[in-house]
Amino acid sequence: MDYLSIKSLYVEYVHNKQITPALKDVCLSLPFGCTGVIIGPSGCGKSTLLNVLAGLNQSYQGTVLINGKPPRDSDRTALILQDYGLLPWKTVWDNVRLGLKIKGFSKPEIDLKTEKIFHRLGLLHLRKRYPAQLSGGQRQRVAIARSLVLEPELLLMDEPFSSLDALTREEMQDFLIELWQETKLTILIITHNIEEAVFLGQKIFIMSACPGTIIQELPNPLAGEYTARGKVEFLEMSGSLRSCLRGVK
Ligand SMILES: Nc1ncnc2c1ncn2[C@@H]1O[C@H](COP(=O)(O)OP(=O)(O)OP(=O)(O)O)[C@@H](O)[C@H]1O
Repeated sequence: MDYLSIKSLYVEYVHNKQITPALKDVCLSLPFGCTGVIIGPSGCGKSTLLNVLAGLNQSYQGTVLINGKPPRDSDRTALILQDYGLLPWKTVWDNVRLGLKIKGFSKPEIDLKTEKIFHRLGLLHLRKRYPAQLSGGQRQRVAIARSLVLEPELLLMDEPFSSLDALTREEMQDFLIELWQETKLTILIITHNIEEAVFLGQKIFIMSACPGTIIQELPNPLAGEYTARGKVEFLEMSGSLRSCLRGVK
Protein backbone atom coordinates (compact mmCIF):
# COMPACT_ATOMS: atom_id res chain seq x y z
CA MET A 1 0.00 0.00 0.00
CA ASP A 2 1.18 3.54 -0.68
CA TYR A 3 2.06 5.49 2.43
CA LEU A 4 0.86 8.68 0.80
CA SER A 5 -2.09 8.66 -1.57
CA ILE A 6 -3.75 11.68 -3.17
CA LYS A 7 -6.61 11.34 -5.64
CA SER A 8 -8.53 14.07 -7.50
CA LEU A 9 -7.46 16.79 -5.06
CA TYR A 10 -9.07 20.19 -5.62
CA VAL A 11 -8.33 23.28 -3.53
CA GLU A 12 -9.54 26.83 -4.02
CA TYR A 13 -9.06 30.11 -2.18
CA VAL A 14 -11.89 32.60 -1.71
CA HIS A 15 -10.94 36.23 -1.27
CA ASN A 16 -13.46 39.11 -1.54
CA LYS A 17 -15.98 36.66 -3.00
CA GLN A 18 -13.52 35.86 -5.77
CA ILE A 19 -12.60 32.20 -6.20
CA THR A 20 -9.01 31.26 -7.11
CA PRO A 21 -8.55 27.54 -7.84
CA ALA A 22 -5.05 26.64 -6.60
CA LEU A 23 -4.98 22.86 -7.24
CA LYS A 24 -7.10 20.75 -9.57
CA ASP A 25 -7.28 17.00 -10.05
CA VAL A 26 -3.96 16.32 -8.29
CA CYS A 27 -3.09 12.61 -8.10
CA LEU A 28 0.11 11.49 -6.40
CA SER A 29 1.31 8.45 -4.54
CA LEU A 30 4.45 7.65 -2.58
CA PRO A 31 5.33 4.28 -1.06
CA PHE A 32 6.55 4.00 2.56
CA GLY A 33 10.20 5.01 2.93
CA CYS A 34 10.39 6.67 -0.48
CA THR A 35 11.53 10.23 -1.32
CA GLY A 36 9.46 12.43 -3.61
CA VAL A 37 10.18 15.89 -4.98
CA ILE A 38 7.63 18.37 -6.30
CA ILE A 39 8.87 20.92 -8.81
CA GLY A 40 6.87 23.45 -10.82
CA PRO A 41 6.49 27.12 -11.72
CA SER A 42 6.07 29.79 -9.07
CA GLY A 43 2.50 30.06 -7.73
CA CYS A 44 1.39 26.66 -9.09
CA GLY A 45 0.12 25.46 -5.71
CA LYS A 46 3.09 23.54 -4.23
CA SER A 47 2.81 25.09 -0.75
CA THR A 48 -0.97 24.66 -0.86
CA LEU A 49 -0.42 20.94 -1.42
CA LEU A 50 1.99 20.65 1.53
CA ASN A 51 -0.44 22.58 3.75
CA VAL A 52 -3.16 20.08 2.92
CA LEU A 53 -0.82 17.15 3.72
CA ALA A 54 0.26 18.79 6.99
CA GLY A 55 -3.42 19.12 8.00
CA LEU A 56 -3.20 22.94 8.02
CA ASN A 57 -5.73 23.32 5.19
CA GLN A 58 -8.74 21.09 5.61
CA SER A 59 -11.00 22.80 3.02
CA TYR A 60 -10.21 20.52 0.13
CA GLN A 61 -12.12 18.17 -2.12
CA GLY A 62 -10.85 14.73 -3.12
CA THR A 63 -9.08 11.97 -1.23
CA VAL A 64 -5.88 12.53 0.76
CA LEU A 65 -4.63 9.62 2.84
CA ILE A 66 -1.46 9.27 4.92
CA ASN A 67 -1.00 5.67 5.94
CA GLY A 68 -4.75 5.20 5.33
CA LYS A 69 -5.82 8.21 7.43
CA PRO A 70 -6.80 11.78 6.47
CA PRO A 71 -4.14 14.38 7.37
CA ARG A 72 -6.09 15.74 10.37
CA ASP A 73 -5.94 12.28 12.01
CA SER A 74 -2.31 11.65 11.20
CA ASP A 75 0.03 12.65 14.04
CA ARG A 76 3.25 11.30 12.53
CA THR A 77 3.77 14.13 10.01
CA ALA A 78 6.39 16.89 10.33
CA LEU A 79 6.56 20.07 8.23
CA ILE A 80 9.78 22.04 7.78
CA LEU A 81 9.54 25.46 6.21
CA GLN A 82 12.07 27.63 4.37
CA ASP A 83 12.34 30.12 7.26
CA TYR A 84 13.00 27.31 9.78
CA GLY A 85 10.15 28.44 12.11
CA LEU A 86 12.38 28.58 15.21
CA LEU A 87 11.35 30.70 18.20
CA PRO A 88 14.00 33.48 18.44
CA TRP A 89 13.61 33.95 22.22
CA LYS A 90 14.33 30.32 23.05
CA THR A 91 17.71 28.59 22.98
CA VAL A 92 18.39 25.89 20.43
CA TRP A 93 17.99 23.28 23.18
CA ASP A 94 14.58 24.65 24.23
CA ASN A 95 13.39 25.00 20.62
CA VAL A 96 13.96 21.29 20.07
CA ARG A 97 12.31 20.29 23.38
CA LEU A 98 9.17 22.33 22.81
CA GLY A 99 7.25 19.77 20.71
CA LEU A 100 7.93 17.01 23.23
CA LYS A 101 6.72 19.28 26.05
CA ILE A 102 3.51 20.05 24.16
CA LYS A 103 2.97 16.33 23.61
CA GLY A 104 3.17 15.79 27.38
CA PHE A 105 6.35 13.70 27.68
CA SER A 106 7.95 13.59 31.15
CA LYS A 107 11.11 15.65 31.82
CA PRO A 108 13.48 12.63 31.89
CA GLU A 109 11.99 11.40 28.59
CA ILE A 110 12.35 14.86 27.04
CA ASP A 111 15.98 15.11 28.22
CA LEU A 112 16.84 11.68 26.85
CA LYS A 113 15.22 12.18 23.43
CA THR A 114 16.65 15.71 23.04
CA GLU A 115 20.16 14.61 24.03
CA LYS A 116 19.98 11.73 21.55
CA ILE A 117 18.90 13.87 18.61
CA PHE A 118 21.46 16.62 19.41
CA HIS A 119 24.16 14.00 19.47
CA ARG A 120 22.97 12.44 16.20
CA LEU A 121 22.81 15.77 14.38
CA GLY A 122 26.08 17.11 15.81
CA LEU A 123 24.39 20.01 17.58
CA LEU A 124 25.49 19.52 21.21
CA HIS A 125 28.05 22.35 21.08
CA LEU A 126 25.34 24.78 19.95
CA ARG A 127 22.75 23.92 22.60
CA LYS A 128 22.99 27.19 24.55
CA ARG A 129 22.85 29.49 21.53
CA TYR A 130 19.82 31.38 20.21
CA PRO A 131 18.67 30.99 16.56
CA ALA A 132 20.09 34.43 15.65
CA GLN A 133 23.56 33.17 16.68
CA LEU A 134 23.52 30.33 14.11
CA SER A 135 24.40 30.07 10.42
CA GLY A 136 21.67 29.18 7.90
CA GLY A 137 22.82 25.54 7.68
CA GLN A 138 22.95 25.24 11.49
CA ARG A 139 19.43 26.71 11.78
CA GLN A 140 18.13 24.22 9.25
CA ARG A 141 19.76 21.38 11.22
CA VAL A 142 18.02 22.61 14.37
CA ALA A 143 14.70 22.76 12.48
CA ILE A 144 15.28 19.16 11.32
CA ALA A 145 16.19 18.12 14.89
CA ARG A 146 12.99 19.70 16.19
CA SER A 147 10.96 17.62 13.72
CA LEU A 148 12.88 14.35 14.07
CA VAL A 149 12.75 14.35 17.87
CA LEU A 150 9.00 13.71 17.52
CA GLU A 151 9.79 10.55 15.49
CA PRO A 152 7.67 11.35 12.43
CA GLU A 153 6.96 8.90 9.61
CA LEU A 154 6.38 11.57 6.97
CA LEU A 155 8.68 14.57 6.57
CA LEU A 156 7.35 17.45 4.46
CA MET A 157 9.85 20.14 3.44
CA ASP A 158 8.94 23.40 1.68
CA GLU A 159 12.05 24.69 -0.14
CA PRO A 160 14.18 23.82 2.89
CA PHE A 161 17.59 24.79 1.51
CA SER A 162 16.73 27.71 -0.75
CA SER A 163 18.37 30.40 1.40
CA LEU A 164 21.68 28.54 1.77
CA ASP A 165 24.84 29.10 -0.26
CA ALA A 166 25.66 26.45 -2.88
CA LEU A 167 28.14 24.42 -0.82
CA THR A 168 26.10 24.45 2.41
CA ARG A 169 23.10 23.46 0.31
CA GLU A 170 24.95 20.40 -1.03
CA GLU A 171 26.10 19.51 2.49
CA MET A 172 22.50 19.69 3.73
CA GLN A 173 21.30 17.57 0.79
CA ASP A 174 23.92 14.92 1.69
CA PHE A 175 22.91 15.17 5.33
CA LEU A 176 19.23 14.65 4.46
CA ILE A 177 20.02 11.58 2.38
CA GLU A 178 22.13 10.19 5.23
CA LEU A 179 19.21 10.69 7.64
CA TRP A 180 16.78 9.13 5.19
CA GLN A 181 18.98 6.05 4.69
CA GLU A 182 19.21 5.68 8.45
CA THR A 183 15.57 6.31 9.38
CA LYS A 184 13.69 5.28 6.21
CA LEU A 185 11.32 8.20 6.61
CA THR A 186 8.93 8.95 3.78
CA ILE A 187 9.98 12.41 2.55
CA LEU A 188 8.23 14.88 0.24
CA ILE A 189 10.18 18.01 -0.69
CA ILE A 190 9.33 21.10 -2.67
CA THR A 191 12.19 22.66 -4.57
CA HIS A 192 12.81 25.05 -7.46
CA ASN A 193 16.24 23.61 -8.01
CA ILE A 194 16.58 21.02 -10.78
CA GLU A 195 19.81 19.37 -9.55
CA GLU A 196 18.38 19.17 -6.02
CA ALA A 197 15.29 17.43 -7.38
CA VAL A 198 17.44 14.86 -9.20
CA PHE A 199 19.69 14.28 -6.18
CA LEU A 200 16.86 13.91 -3.64
CA GLY A 201 13.76 12.55 -5.38
CA GLN A 202 13.19 8.86 -6.14
CA LYS A 203 10.01 10.15 -7.72
CA ILE A 204 9.96 13.60 -9.29
CA PHE A 205 6.52 15.17 -9.72
CA ILE A 206 6.25 18.03 -12.21
CA MET A 207 3.39 20.45 -11.72
CA SER A 208 1.58 22.62 -14.27
CA ALA A 209 1.01 26.34 -13.82
CA CYS A 210 -1.84 27.45 -11.51
CA PRO A 211 -4.26 25.79 -10.89
CA GLY A 212 -1.60 23.16 -10.40
CA THR A 213 -1.87 19.52 -11.29
CA ILE A 214 0.78 16.81 -11.66
CA ILE A 215 1.55 16.64 -15.35
CA GLN A 216 4.44 14.21 -15.21
CA GLU A 217 6.00 11.78 -12.78
CA LEU A 218 9.62 10.80 -13.40
CA PRO A 219 11.05 7.74 -11.64
CA ASN A 220 14.65 8.55 -10.71
CA PRO A 221 17.09 5.75 -9.88
CA LEU A 222 19.92 8.26 -9.24
CA ALA A 223 18.35 9.72 -6.08
CA GLY A 224 20.47 9.50 -2.95
CA GLU A 225 23.64 8.37 -4.72
CA TYR A 226 26.43 10.56 -3.34
CA THR A 227 28.63 10.03 -6.35
CA ALA A 228 25.86 10.69 -8.88
CA ARG A 229 26.28 14.49 -9.11
CA GLY A 230 29.13 14.46 -11.60
CA LYS A 231 27.92 11.52 -13.69
CA VAL A 232 26.66 11.73 -17.27
CA GLU A 233 23.33 10.10 -16.27
CA PHE A 234 22.83 12.81 -13.64
CA LEU A 235 23.40 15.57 -16.19
CA GLU A 236 21.09 13.81 -18.66
CA MET A 237 18.33 13.48 -16.05
CA SER A 238 18.73 17.15 -15.08
CA GLY A 239 18.59 18.06 -18.77
CA SER A 240 15.36 16.17 -19.41
CA LEU A 241 13.77 17.63 -16.27
CA ARG A 242 14.79 21.12 -17.46
CA SER A 243 13.16 20.48 -20.86
CA CYS A 244 9.95 19.25 -19.20
CA LEU A 245 9.82 22.38 -17.02
CA ARG A 246 10.41 24.68 -20.01
CA GLY A 247 7.33 23.13 -21.65
CA VAL A 248 5.12 23.65 -18.57
CA LYS A 249 2.06 25.83 -19.20
N1 LIG B 1 -4.62 32.84 1.09
C1 LIG B 1 -4.75 32.93 -0.24
N2 LIG B 1 -5.78 33.59 -0.80
C2 LIG B 1 -5.93 33.66 -2.14
N3 LIG B 1 -5.08 33.08 -3.02
C3 LIG B 1 -4.03 32.41 -2.51
C4 LIG B 1 -3.79 32.29 -1.11
N4 LIG B 1 -2.65 31.56 -0.92
C5 LIG B 1 -2.20 31.25 -2.14
N5 LIG B 1 -3.02 31.76 -3.11
C6 LIG B 1 -2.88 31.59 -4.56
O1 LIG B 1 -2.93 30.19 -4.82
C7 LIG B 1 -1.96 29.85 -5.80
C8 LIG B 1 -1.00 28.79 -5.26
O2 LIG B 1 -0.21 29.36 -4.21
P1 LIG B 1 0.99 28.54 -3.52
O3 LIG B 1 1.58 29.43 -2.48
O4 LIG B 1 0.47 27.24 -3.09
O5 LIG B 1 1.97 28.35 -4.76
P2 LIG B 1 3.51 27.87 -4.78
O6 LIG B 1 3.65 26.97 -5.95
O7 LIG B 1 3.90 27.34 -3.46
O8 LIG B 1 4.26 29.24 -5.06
P3 LIG B 1 5.85 29.60 -4.95
O9 LIG B 1 6.58 28.62 -5.81
O10 LIG B 1 5.92 30.99 -5.49
O11 LIG B 1 6.20 29.51 -3.49
C9 LIG B 1 -1.28 31.13 -6.21
O12 LIG B 1 -1.88 31.61 -7.40
C10 LIG B 1 -1.54 32.08 -5.07
O13 LIG B 1 -1.61 33.41 -5.50
